[in-house]
Amino acid sequence: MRKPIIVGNWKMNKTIAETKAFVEAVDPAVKDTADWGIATPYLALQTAKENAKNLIVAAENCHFKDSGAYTGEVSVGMLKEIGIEWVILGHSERRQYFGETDETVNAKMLQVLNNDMTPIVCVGETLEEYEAGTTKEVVKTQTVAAFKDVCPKCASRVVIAYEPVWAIGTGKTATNEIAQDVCGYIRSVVAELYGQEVADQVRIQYGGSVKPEGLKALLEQPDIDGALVGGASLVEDSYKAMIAALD
Ligand SMILES: O=C[C@H](O)COP(=O)(O)O
Repeated sequence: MRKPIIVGNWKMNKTIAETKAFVEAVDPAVKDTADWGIATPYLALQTAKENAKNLIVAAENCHFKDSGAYTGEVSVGMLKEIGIEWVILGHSERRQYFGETDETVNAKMLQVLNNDMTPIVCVGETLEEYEAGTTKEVVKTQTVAAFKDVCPKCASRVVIAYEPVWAIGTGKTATNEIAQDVCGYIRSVVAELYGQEVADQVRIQYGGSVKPEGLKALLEQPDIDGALVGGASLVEDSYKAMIAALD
């Protein structure tokens, strides 16, 4: 039985003070119905971590090297120093605006896993790819590339987030049937790589305009184990409504 995992991806939102207020308001409401988390900008991570007793606190990115001349980057060692154990990797916004590639996502996967941290690795097709009917081809290529050289033991603790790019921040949600179809396919890709036992342990999230009212039905899909939530995770009442939805 896979425990659901719902993580709010805050993207470039909230100051340190806003983060503290959010965690103080939401953390006490967290229930054991799922693993609940937030991914915050780097600056707010320490504050979030210090104030969260129940929420997972994740970074939104990291670098794949231990240290060095990489201006503007943050290493996993720096994240671990403040107690961060989770990192989102390969979000479509990083791929689209910051030159993230399947190769750098894979290098970051290896770096995160080798440092006993847990990646939430994002895959998903663009609108053009969706309309061209190449969704499964795209997510397979991204998934296979992300898991290159990842050992089976490490693979089983990876969280995969399927986020169709056309559904992110657009209000257009993939239907539960589409989301299930693609998440089931991603699980079959993991099974091809590592066997069914590992595939059955990997948790797969859906992301893209998820709202509290749709969360329960989404999680009833057999291969959807959680959600990566943008906009709806930023407002305290909306985050609490997601928690209440799974009560
Ligand atoms: O990582 C989260 C996603 O990009 C979804 O964002 P959204 O819920 O605002 O569509």
